[in-house]
Amino acid sequence: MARRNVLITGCSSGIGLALAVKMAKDEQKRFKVFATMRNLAKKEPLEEAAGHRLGKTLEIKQLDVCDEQSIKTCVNSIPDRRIDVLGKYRMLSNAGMGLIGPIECQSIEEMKTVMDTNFFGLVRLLKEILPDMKRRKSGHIVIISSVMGIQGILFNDVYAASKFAVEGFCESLAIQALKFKLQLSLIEPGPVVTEFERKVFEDGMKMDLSAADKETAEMFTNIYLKNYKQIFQSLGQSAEDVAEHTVKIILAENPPFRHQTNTLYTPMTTLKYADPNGDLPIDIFYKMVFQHDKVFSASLNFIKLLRWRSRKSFDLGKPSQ
Ligand SMILES: NC(=O)C1=CN([C@@H]2O[C@H](COP(=O)(O)OP(=O)(O)OC[C@H]3O[C@@H](n4cnc5c(N)ncnc54)[C@H](OP(=O)(O)O)[C@@H]3O)[C@@H](O)[C@H]2O)C=CC1
Ligand SMILES: CC1=C(/C=C/C(C)=C/C=C/C(C)=C/C=O)C(C)(C)CCC1
Repeated sequence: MARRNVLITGCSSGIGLALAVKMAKDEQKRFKVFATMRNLAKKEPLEEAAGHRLGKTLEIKQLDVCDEQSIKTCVNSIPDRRIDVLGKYRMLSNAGMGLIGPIECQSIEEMKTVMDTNFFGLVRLLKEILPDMKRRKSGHIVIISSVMGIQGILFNDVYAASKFAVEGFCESLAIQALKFKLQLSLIEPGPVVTEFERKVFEDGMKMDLSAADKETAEMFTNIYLKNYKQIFQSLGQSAEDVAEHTVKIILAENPPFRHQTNTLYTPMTTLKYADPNGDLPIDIFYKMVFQHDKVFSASLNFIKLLRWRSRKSFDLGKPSQ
């Protein structure tokens, strides 16, 4: 089988790094990974994780999704833009950033950066790559979206909007893409323990809340930030876990348009489809946060304990090395 070229964005850490390494280490050597990042000064962790695959099944390249020229230069540097006849061109749009807090305390500039990275970053990539894929009538575009592309969460207004934009854009494009035999897949993780989680939390802690009223500022600090770590500890997945799900989708003969990676989170997203009026998920989130916060917190602790115990029994069951 011809080696399948994969271009991945945002590989300096987290899901992008885990994906690049997993695909480069594929035992059947099915992938040639072009792992990209905006700042090559951050390439060391990826180089280390890739080990001897570096320069063989994995190449590192510069690509900033907010810079059209850098996308063009990167794609042009791939031999023949990899438009070979046997392989299938694959692109993984992963680069992204978060933003939390009351909108009164965020500048329009900050919000635009989130939209520019998470939404227009994908649009720029596709403007460059889609014509090649259409000409070849072959390609699979995999996008790391989020459960927040389906349902908004308290104090994630702009981030959720950026992922909703991604989902709406892809839903529209998927219809046209089908005519060219191209596939699109949205990967929708729940919370994942990566740099994203750390950066978002740190920015939230440092946020100047003086532009918000007292009640909003307290809600953000005493409810959102206070429970943030616990949510990620109880419900969070690892980047490697998300990478495993993503590779399955990449290799699927008939990849689905949407794939959620976290079964602990699906009851929440299912609420959206259960009520055409859209009130159900809002009511449930409201009750969970403002009325049943103790039950909610106890449930999270319980989930954490169950996951810890199942991991422990799995470790005990493993044959000794
Ligand atoms: N962590 C989570 O809970 C979840 C994350 N996601 C999504 O997963 C994706 C990956 O995030 P995750 O791995 O968690 O977080 P990380 O912060 O670990 O990784 C984000 C990556 O995106 C890169 N990036 C940011 N801006 C640009 C840009 N302009 N051009 C190129 N690369 C850029 C970062 O580079 P740099 O190091 O230079 O900043 C980094 O490599 C994102 O799209 C995020 O929205 C979805 C659901 C949950
Ligand atoms: C902290 C917190 C909540 C949930 C936060 C979640 C679930 C965050 C998920 C982040 C993701 C998925 C980011 C990437 O896309 C609730 C439930 C609103 C209650 C109040 C405190």
